[in-house]
Amino acid sequence: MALVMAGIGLRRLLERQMIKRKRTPIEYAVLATIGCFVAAIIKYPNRAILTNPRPDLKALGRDAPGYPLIGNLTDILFHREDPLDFLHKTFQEHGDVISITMPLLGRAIILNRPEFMEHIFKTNFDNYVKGDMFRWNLTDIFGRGIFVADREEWRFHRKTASNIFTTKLYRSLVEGAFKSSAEDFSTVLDRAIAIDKPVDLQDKFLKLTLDAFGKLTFGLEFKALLSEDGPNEFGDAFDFLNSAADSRMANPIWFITDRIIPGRWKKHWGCIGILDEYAAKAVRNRRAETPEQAAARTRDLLDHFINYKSEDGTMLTDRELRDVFVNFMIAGRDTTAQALTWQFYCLMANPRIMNNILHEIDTVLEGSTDKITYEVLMNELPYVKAVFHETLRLHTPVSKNVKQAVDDDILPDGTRVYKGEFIGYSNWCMGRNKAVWGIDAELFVPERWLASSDVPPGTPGGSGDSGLTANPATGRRVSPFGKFKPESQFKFIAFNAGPRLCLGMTFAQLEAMATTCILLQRYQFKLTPGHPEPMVKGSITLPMKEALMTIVTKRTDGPVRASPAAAAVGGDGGSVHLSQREE
Ligand code: HEM
Repeated sequence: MALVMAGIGLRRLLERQMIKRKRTPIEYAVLATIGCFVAAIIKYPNRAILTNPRPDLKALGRDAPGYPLIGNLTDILFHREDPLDFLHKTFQEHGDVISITMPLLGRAIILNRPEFMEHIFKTNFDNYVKGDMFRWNLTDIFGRGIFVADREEWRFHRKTASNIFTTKLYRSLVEGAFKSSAEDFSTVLDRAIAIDKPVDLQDKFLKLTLDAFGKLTFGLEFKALLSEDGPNEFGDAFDFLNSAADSRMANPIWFITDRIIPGRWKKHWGCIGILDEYAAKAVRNRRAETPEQAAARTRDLLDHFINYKSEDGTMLTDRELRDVFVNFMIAGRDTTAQALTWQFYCLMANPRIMNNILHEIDTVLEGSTDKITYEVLMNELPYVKAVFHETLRLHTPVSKNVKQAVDDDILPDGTRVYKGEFIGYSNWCMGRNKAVWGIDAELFVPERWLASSDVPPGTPGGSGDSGLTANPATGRRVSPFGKFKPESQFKFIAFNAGPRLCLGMTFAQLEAMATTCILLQRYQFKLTPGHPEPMVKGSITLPMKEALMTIVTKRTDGPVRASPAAAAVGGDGGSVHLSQREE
């Protein structure tokens, strides 16, 4: 209708003009272009070009749903420095289902409630895929690896990789690799203490997980941690590509802008070249191994993929192995390092919680690293586990995500989704949603992850006591903090949920908890005076924008500290908002 009216108007205008004089072809072309433009504005008055009207959906951020032809492009560009805060405020203002339109990308419906997550992650899992747009944005970095794969391709990656994540592996990781990387970390901290120098914990945790993950899964010795401030070309290339991947999601013409910005395209491909080289090295080393060398070490992720044979006997090519390498390095390195970084920040900013975690570690482990085993980490340190989960609730390393609808669908609240539309969600925003987590959703309260203690308060080992009771089954001292209380996957989506639940969830938890226990047994951590509240840097994961500068000293108070601070189980107990931390 709009097009017809604009056409009639344009024709009348041209007829009137033609009476005066004859127009040149260029003038006709200009007039036709203006006409089409006006018609398009009339047709798409408040949404991106080529999107369908959806009066049933709430708009993003203001009363008008968007601008003509560009929809919400300006909202996204304007908030590219603080997209998570912006989205969080928008949800608070407009409810838990909002919608945006973007030119060339189309419409995204962004959801913020567990029942929606259950629907897209499980109930109608097959209808929500990564999709072609996601792959088009990320294929030069991720190749055809698990993160961009759908359907059969995804099933293959998932099945092959699942084989390595066994309890046997976890036991050996805790006893060996995780403890030995914490020893390297201690060496670095001792050096800093000796010269009285603050440490950037973010940088060190990234190096720790790079070393551990590179060695454990691909047999690569990065030695990034011990080389201290030396060049870290792999880490730098990774960081650059993570940011590039993130900015593409909000920039529908990245393939033009990336080529125009001086030096960017070259740097992009230079970084991809570095990743390719490391992957090739890992594969080359492995192919050159003798059977005796192979037998002398534990089977790792690369072994599973390199030895894989399809039914017709085909094996993976070097290019396919490269994609496995890149996808798993991104999954395993940055996420756990960032979880540890945010966790140490939260502990340093909340002395009451720091005191409680030290109390539990000292009580259960009695100052010994030998007592850190798979079983103890999984079952006997509920407060350490609660601190890790609470960190992920508020500072989830995978903070936002998108899926595409294969077919029309109806969400649990009756909202319609049409084929090709995108579904967005933010783990970061849902972790702060008061309707989901209660009025203290924005506070750091590990106690929300604890069930009441079995031990009545006041008895030895109960909360409020120094915890000297032994568990009759194990002979070990019990934590005074009761039991860890897990949440539903669809409420706590830091690790995704349903069939695509993070494969490294237990791996990450054990690595983070073992590292935390060993470091807190030995050192005291304090933010440097006047340290600002950390900001988030744009990336597909959640790095801090600036370094986490920390003063580290050796612990002098020894194991088994004073009683836990008030409200060990349940309640706020004096937790501070992250922006009002105790100095
Ligand atoms: C705190 C640390 C971690 C967090 C918060 C985390 C979170 C996530 C999330 C949200 C996803 C879904 C991503 C998507 O579909 O786009 C995911 C997938 C995945 N993660 Fe993790 N992850 C962590 C650590 C790890 C580690 C250490 C490994 C490997 C050892 C790992 C391996 C994977 C893999 C292979 C997938 C793809 C699963 C699939 O698509 O079937 N993750 N992770």
